Amino acid sequence: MKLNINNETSRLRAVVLGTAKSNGPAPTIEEAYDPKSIEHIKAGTYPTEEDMTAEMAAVASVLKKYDVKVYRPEVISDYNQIFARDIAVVIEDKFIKANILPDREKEIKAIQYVIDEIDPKKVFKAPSEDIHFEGGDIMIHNDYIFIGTYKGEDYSDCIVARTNMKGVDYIKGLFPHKKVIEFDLNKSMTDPRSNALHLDCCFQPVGVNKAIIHKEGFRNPKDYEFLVDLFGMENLFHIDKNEMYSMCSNIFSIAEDVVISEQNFKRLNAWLSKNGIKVEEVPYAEIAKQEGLLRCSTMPLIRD
Ligand SMILES: NC(=[NH2+])NCCC[C@H](N)C(=O)O
Repeated sequence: MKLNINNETSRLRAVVLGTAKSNGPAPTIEEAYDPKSIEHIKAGTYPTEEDMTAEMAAVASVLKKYDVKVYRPEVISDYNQIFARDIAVVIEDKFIKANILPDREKEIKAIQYVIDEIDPKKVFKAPSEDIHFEGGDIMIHNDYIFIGTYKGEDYSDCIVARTNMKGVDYIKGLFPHKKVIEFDLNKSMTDPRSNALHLDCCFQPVGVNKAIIHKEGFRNPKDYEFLVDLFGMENLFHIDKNEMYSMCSNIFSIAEDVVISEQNFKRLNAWLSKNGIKVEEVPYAEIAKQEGLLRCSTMPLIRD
C-alpha cells in the first residue's frame, strides 16, 4: 500500500475506522482519561456498546457509498478501540506510530495487519518513551503541519495533555521541508467545556480554504491570531464552548466538498451546506460522550 496524505480534505481513498465492539463495561472514574467520560460515568449515561456500534456502522456505510476502502481494527476483548486517529499519524507516505497515553497502548497491535501492507522503510516509531504525541493533535495542511501541545508546567500530571514539545520536535525532524507550527492548548481535567483534549477538538480545516475554530481552546492568543491570518476571518466558522463540548470541530472530510457530520450540528451543517459542502449526517452523539467524534475515530491512509 502506498500511503498519501497531504491535507485534511482531499478525496479520501483508504481509512482505518475504529470499532466499538467489545468496548468493555463502563470504566470507573479512576480508569477514565477525559472529563466528559467522567461526567457521563457519574450521571449513569455512559454510552453502551450497542448504541456506539450502530453509530459507527452508519459511518462505515457512508464511507462505502463513496467507495472508500475501510480497514477496521482486530477486536481486543473489553478494550476501547473507537478512536483510531490517535494511535498513529500518516503524513505524506510515512506511517508514524504514536507514543500514546499508556492506557491506550494496546490499540496499535490491532492494526498490525494494516501496517504489514506498508513498506517497512516508511514506518516510524519515536526512539524514546518521553516523546509524546497522539494523532488527534497532528494535522497536515499542505506546506504546514499543525500540532496541538500543552506548555503548562503541570504537563506530566495532566492526562488530557497528550503531545509534548519533544513530540513536536520529533515530527519536525521527520519533515524538515514542512513548516511545523505548534499550538498551546487549554486543558482541564474537570471541565470538558474548557478542555481542548486534542487540536482536533478545537480546530479543523474543511473545504478548500475554510476551517472550524474555537478561539478559547488556545492558551496563547497569538496562536489563534496566526490561524486567523492564515485562513482569513471570513473563512473561519467560530464555535462556542458548548459547541466544542459537542465536538463540532471534529467532523470528517471525505473530499473538499463532502463531509461526514453529526446530525444535531444544525448551525455548523447549515454553514457547510451554504458553502457548497455536501453534509452526510450520521448519529454520533453517544460516541461524543467520550470526548471524541468523527475525526477522532478515523485514520486516513490514502487521499488523492
Ligand atoms: N483525536 C481525538 N480527539 N481523540 C479523542 C480521544 C478521546 C478519548 N476519550 C481519550 O481521552 O483518549
